Amino acid sequence: MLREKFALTERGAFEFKRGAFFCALANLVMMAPIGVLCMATNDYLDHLLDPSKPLPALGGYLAAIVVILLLMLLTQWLEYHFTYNVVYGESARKRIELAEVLRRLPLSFFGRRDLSDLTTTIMKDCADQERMFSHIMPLLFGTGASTILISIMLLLFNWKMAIAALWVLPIALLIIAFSRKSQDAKGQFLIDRQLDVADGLQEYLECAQEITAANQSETYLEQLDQKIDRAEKAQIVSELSSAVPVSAAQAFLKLGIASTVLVGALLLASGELEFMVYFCFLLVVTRFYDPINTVLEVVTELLNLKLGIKRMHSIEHERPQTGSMEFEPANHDISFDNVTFSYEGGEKVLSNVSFVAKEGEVTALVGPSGGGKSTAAKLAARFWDADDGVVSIGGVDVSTVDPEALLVDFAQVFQDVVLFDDTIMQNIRLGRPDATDEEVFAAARAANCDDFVSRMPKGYETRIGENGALLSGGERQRISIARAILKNAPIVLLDEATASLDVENETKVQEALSCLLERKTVLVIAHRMRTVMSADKIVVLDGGRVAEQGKPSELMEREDSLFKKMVELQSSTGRILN
Ligand SMILES: Nc1ncnc2c1ncn2[C@@H]1O[C@H](COP(=O)(O)OP(=O)(O)OP(=O)(O)O)[C@@H](O)[C@H]1O
Repeated sequence: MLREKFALTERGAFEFKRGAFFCALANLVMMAPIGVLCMATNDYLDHLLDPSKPLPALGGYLAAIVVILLLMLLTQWLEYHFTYNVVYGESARKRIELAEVLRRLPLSFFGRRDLSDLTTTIMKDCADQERMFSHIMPLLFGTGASTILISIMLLLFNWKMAIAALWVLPIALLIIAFSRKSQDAKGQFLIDRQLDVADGLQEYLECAQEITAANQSETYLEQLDQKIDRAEKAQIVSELSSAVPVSAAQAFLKLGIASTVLVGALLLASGELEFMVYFCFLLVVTRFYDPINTVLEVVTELLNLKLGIKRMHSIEHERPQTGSMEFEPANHDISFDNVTFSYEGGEKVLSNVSFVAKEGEVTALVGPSGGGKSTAAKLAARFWDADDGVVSIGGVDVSTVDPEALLVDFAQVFQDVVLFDDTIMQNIRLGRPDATDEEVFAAARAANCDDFVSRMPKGYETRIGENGALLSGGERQRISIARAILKNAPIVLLDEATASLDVENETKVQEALSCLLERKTVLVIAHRMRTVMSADKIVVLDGGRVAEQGKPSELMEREDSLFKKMVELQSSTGRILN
């Protein structure tokens, strides 16, 4: 329960309980000197009032004080160790746990949540949670437990004086409880404004070139300034909304000392209370409120933690894409059977799409922009699950297969090439991490990477910057093709694979691709009809429906063929070059 409520890892929850226990113990031991002091004073007063009574033995009290001091040191050390030292590491564990969850989520989730929001949860919320559970939560729980115990002891000792000291507690807690709703709302508002700033900054950094080229830097920075101002104001409002009730509650607690003094004096005057009991209560109230005051000071952070935990839960409670790790299809025919799909409950992007892409053949998906070609290719690799109908490979419904097991059989070259800020060698090797250097070189040669790599200062060991920023579009695409060649998977998805290449390079890469594609199931998405004329099968997707399918020659023979119209249109606009 604790684990779920505070989004802790299993180990984090265990260590937190241990930390809270030692914190309560340390608080209780802190009260022990007051007990010894009361007893010593009582014995001395007895001796002063009645000299016939013996002077109390100093040694015994000194020994008790020494033992208590040692106990205090020990419990303080244990509290420190089991909270500050041990709980650290929770953020690392939590980040790994969240990353594991993210790994299993469908891509639709990443479409819904923006990147800064996820980064903030994984970096900031996890760090805040760790800090709270190392510094504050054990203190809070420990103080709660020790306060309850001490309150019970006080009530048993003298209930009237106990009530005089304790009545302020529930009222202080009520003040905080009543202000919670408003604090929650202000805290959420602050987080939203901070996310706006993070989003704006990220967008500016990512699009700096485009913004400068459009001469929009000043306008953009002004907007960013406004976002920062709004976040600052939200911060002030949020802090005020928590500082006011916290200060009121703390001030209220001070009344407890006054009421103890007053009620004690009245009871003393009426002879209902012994002086020593009064004296002990006065000593207790000087210490009793200190931990509670400390807890009140950190109550705002507690509310922020609640918001952070809510965001972690929103990731953890997402439904992961699961499936069997065993994927042994009879062959690698990709079959779409009446598949209907929409992104996040939006409009239908694919409606009753049926076609088969056979193993050993090249199947080209063509059609007007927005027709659903990329979506269909991504459904085959289970980037998303179909709303209706079945996508299967070799007779196995892909929605029953674990995405990672499924993707072992896929090599992809998409329009948006993703490269890492690493060497060319490592970027290619991503296709098959256990490939030898020789295999990487061979794949690079086949994808026609050799010429540009040889011009690089460190050849294959050259780092290529974030997402290959130091390379041209064509070079980046060739690296991605080399990666696919190296992977040598039975199914190949090509989405405008040669779009960024000039004619000379395109011809060379087409040659490389043709050896990659031999005997594979190939699904090609292309806008340029020239690149798909040699395909075995054409599937024309228009408005999310299969408008027609067949061999290119068959479709070219039909009078009303959309494919034929597209070919003719591109010929007349000169886009078909040969
Ligand atoms: N991640 C997404 N979230 C929501 N809608 C999307 C997403 N990706 C694509 N779409 C929408 O789905 C429809 C089909 O897009 P898709 O990219 O599959 O078409 P396409 O035929 O490949 O287009 P193009 O030829 O222009 O690349 C479009 O209307 C597009 O706006």
